[in-house]
Amino acid sequence: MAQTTPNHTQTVFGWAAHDSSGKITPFTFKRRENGVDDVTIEILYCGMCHTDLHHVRNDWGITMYPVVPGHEITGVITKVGSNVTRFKMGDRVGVGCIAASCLDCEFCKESQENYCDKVQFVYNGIFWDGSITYGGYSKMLVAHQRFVVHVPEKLPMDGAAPLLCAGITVFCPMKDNKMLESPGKKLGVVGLGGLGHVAIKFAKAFGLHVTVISTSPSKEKEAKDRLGVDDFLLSTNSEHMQAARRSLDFIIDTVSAKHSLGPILELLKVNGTLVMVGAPDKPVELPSFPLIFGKRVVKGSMIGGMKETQEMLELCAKHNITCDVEIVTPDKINEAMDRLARNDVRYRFVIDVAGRTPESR
Ligand SMILES: NC(=O)c1ccc[n+]([C@@H]2O[C@H](COP(=O)([O-])OP(=O)(O)OC[C@H]3O[C@@H](n4cnc5c(N)ncnc54)[C@H](O)[C@@H]3O)[C@@H](O)[C@H]2O)c1
Ligand SMILES: [Zn+2]
Ligand SMILES: [Zn+2]
Repeated sequence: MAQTTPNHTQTVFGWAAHDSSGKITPFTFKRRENGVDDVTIEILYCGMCHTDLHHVRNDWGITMYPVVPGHEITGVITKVGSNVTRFKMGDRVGVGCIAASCLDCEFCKESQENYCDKVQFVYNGIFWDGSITYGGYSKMLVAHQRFVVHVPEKLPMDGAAPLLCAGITVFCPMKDNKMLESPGKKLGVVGLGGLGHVAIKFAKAFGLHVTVISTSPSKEKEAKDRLGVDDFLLSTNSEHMQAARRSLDFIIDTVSAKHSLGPILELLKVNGTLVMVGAPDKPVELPSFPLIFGKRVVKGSMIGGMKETQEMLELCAKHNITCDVEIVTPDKINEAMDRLARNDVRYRFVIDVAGRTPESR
């Protein structure tokens, strides 16, 4: 059913899933008029996050169909509201996961909108006017200026798109836990997909030693040659895992499926920290012994605030950090989703929404 909210008068072309089969088909819907605090964005590229896959298949049981996924959006401003001062027509911008927050709580006041109790997401959320939000698998977006960032000139719009979710999701815990000011310290990255590969890029830019912990032996060579990973541990090889006990200072766990944290925690030094950013639909196993024997910490982190998102993009421009992307045309979204489900991605699919990439024309 398409949007029925009264001021939603703009017809937009996009792609939606309609049930838990997750099959995505062309979908025409309405967006709100551009309000005084809004900008309208012609979407150029949209990354395909594993969260999109969780949503289209209703893994978390929260999907409101039809769902237009997509929260790694880059595009160009085509309209600005009268209160908008930070943006002008033609600006290169990005939109991530957040569509709205209360703007008034302690978290919003510190630009930690991601932790606002009233946060609403760019898709499968409920906007201030009561409408269900539709994401970036679409030609055009109307966004409140607060939730839009500038994409620095140095960053390509396709390679920058996944930074809006994958990038900020790993950047924030790395910053919070002082990983970016600890050159020489050892970071483990569990799961080498969209989030994992950006974590490696930040880590290498800030001088960390990086170990990938993966179930896929086929990823080792590429991880070392292409991403400069220092060590690669096959989590299914218990001898290797045993030999690496107590060797890591930090771990970022990006795994999208249920798994046990026990063997992974053993890799941490005493006092080491594991940050969980992956969001499996079933609880992960968290045995107490590796926790208590090593005084280890397990914590979570969700995306990032708007100020930090802008800061992250500037840092990426400075350190030449962009995502390794495989561009897909909209008619190949289902194929890409299937490959994402099979962990067959190096390292992020990005939809060429506007048909700007020469080979997709
Ligand atoms: N915390 C946040 O704010 C946040 C933001 C974005 C995504 N996420 C979540 O993070 C997870 C990863 O997202 P992504 O886009 O990087 O996904 P992805 O599919 O690109 O990468 C996931 C990686 O996990 C690995 N993996 C899958 N099942 C595994 C298993 N059983 N054991 C070991 N490894 C396994 C895959 O090989 C893959 O490399 C998803 O659950 C997503 O919803 C969380
Ligand atoms: Zn995401
Ligand atoms: Zn708030």
